[in-house]
Amino acid sequence: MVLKFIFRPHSPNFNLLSLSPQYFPKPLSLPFSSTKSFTPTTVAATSSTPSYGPSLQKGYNPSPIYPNSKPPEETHNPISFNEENFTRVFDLAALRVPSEHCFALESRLRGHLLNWPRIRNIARVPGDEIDDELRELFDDSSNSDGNSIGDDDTLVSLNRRIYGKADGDGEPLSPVLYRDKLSRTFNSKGYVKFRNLAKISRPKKGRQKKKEEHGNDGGKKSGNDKNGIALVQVVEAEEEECEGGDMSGLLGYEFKGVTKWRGSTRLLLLDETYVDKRTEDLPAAIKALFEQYNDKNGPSAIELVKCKLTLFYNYWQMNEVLETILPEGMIVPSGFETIGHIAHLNLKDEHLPYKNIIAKVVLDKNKKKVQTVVNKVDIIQNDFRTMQLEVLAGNHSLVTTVIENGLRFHVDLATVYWNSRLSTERQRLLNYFTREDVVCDVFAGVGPIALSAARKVKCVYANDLNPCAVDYLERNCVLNKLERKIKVFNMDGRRFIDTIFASEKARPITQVVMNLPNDAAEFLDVFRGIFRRHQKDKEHPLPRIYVYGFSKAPDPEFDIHERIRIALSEVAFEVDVRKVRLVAPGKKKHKKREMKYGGGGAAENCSSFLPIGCH
Ligand SMILES: C[S@@+](CC[C@H](N)C(=O)[O-])C[C@H]1O[C@@H](n2cnc3c(N)ncnc32)[C@H](O)[C@@H]1O
Repeated sequence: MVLKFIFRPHSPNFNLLSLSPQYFPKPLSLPFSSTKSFTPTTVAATSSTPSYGPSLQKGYNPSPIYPNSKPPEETHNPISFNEENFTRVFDLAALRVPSEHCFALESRLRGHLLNWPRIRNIARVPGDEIDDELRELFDDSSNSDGNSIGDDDTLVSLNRRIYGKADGDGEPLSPVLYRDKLSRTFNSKGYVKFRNLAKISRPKKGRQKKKEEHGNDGGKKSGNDKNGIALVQVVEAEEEECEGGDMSGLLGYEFKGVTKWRGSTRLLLLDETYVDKRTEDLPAAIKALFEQYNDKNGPSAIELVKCKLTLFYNYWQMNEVLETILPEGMIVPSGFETIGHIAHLNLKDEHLPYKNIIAKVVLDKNKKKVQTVVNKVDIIQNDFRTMQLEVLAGNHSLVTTVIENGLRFHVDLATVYWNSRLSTERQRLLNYFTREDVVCDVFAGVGPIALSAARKVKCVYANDLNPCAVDYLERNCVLNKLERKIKVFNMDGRRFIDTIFASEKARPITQVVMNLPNDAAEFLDVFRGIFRRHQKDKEHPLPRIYVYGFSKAPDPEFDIHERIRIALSEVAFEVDVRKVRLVAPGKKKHKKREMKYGGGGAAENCSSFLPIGCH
């Protein structure tokens, strides 16, 4: 998994949770009136408010932010976190266009459209669709304006279909024939859409109530809604009381307010700067469109409408929400490391009062891949290199599955070491191995190096002192069907090296990996004896050793070199040090490779021998 933890200070701006209520009650003077259900409140905007595009500092919040006129005292308490505070409504202008032309018109007007991230320029609103079969009923060429609901004959015909009367004689059909006829008239999808046909006679009051109940979020299921991120509502359509022209009784509550029947339509959301413009003030490209469509398809084929775009909590990205929550000037944690389903934060002290809210936002905004959010409580300081983690949000399981370089690893972060940041390094290390190699992984953990090596080399001996790590290592071997190529050991690294090199049964080791950066260099002393024995018996080549180490020294290469020299004592060797990565300021992890050494430091030995690698 990718390591990403970026801190960036956010510019001073509006702070939702720490503002006192007097920042919110001022109603926004809307360019056009809104429905009763919206009691908009302004959102404090600052000089850093982006002039274009969606922002939590723009638009207005439709509901009072603190219903009790009291901001939460403990801002870090997740209970006080109210997603509704992040709802923003934006007034916009839109073109209502025939649905069949909407894509062509979208490309034609692209530069004049809203073009906001994650919001489609083409919006759907309730009642914008018409079933083909129904279209035929209303398709009345003799109708002069082409927009009204249709003539009497059309209504009679529709009435017959609804009430099960046969066309022509008007006799009621049998229930079977009636159903059959209905299903032919409205295909299954259409029937669902027009399910309210049966409720045509329901009194208006009930409908009104239901509509109110649905309220603002009732519309979430339609409009430009994608997983509840946004909703488009046409303002005029909602507000017009349409005497006699109300289609909601006929076609369902969604159709309430559709006064003019114009067939299937879509909204093209216009650039936010066009919100107050009248048709004649719009750019020439749009005016030309009106002229073109008015000529061809009658006066109302294209219409300028006012609408509201509501962006919900789900719309905003993690950093946008956090910028709003965290105090002015505080660095916003905008990245994290993921290990399987676990998001691993590394919060600074200043974030700790907000850790639960930060974790909730991380969880909410990464629902697909993150199920648990943890924070590192302390630096790693135990022998098994396990992290002390605090679960801040989501489920409390720290057992997860990581996929790295095509291999699956089961890991329990509470008991074993895992670091996704080393995946590239592990891959690079693999390049030094050939299919003839026999690899010895002294500090194998759950096996990321051992398993990837096992796919390439002849055989791997993998060891770890931590019994839990060894348990997972064995499981991972089976999980990846590599158990035949890996032999697992659970002992101290020094003893393991001694044992494996002394073993008659073990194959001659050609590569040794020592990934315990704090101490691995000091473990090298164990090779002194091995080398002495090798002097007598030169049957097999000495292995190359790859040692990882940290260094805070001004000259890390020299520092590492010295530590190896001290550990190996009289042994001559060649070291190739290379930087792996910066671990933390002042702490570099270095890789020394191709450290060649020979007994007694004699030059001739060197020529004949056998590389032991270090890195
Ligand atoms: C930095 S981790 C590396 C694990 C693995 N190579 C990886 O890349 O994920 C070091 C591992 O060495 C193990 N370890 C620590 N001291 C040890 C010792 N004396 N002998 C053997 N293993 C040890 C720890 O349990 C830990 O799993």
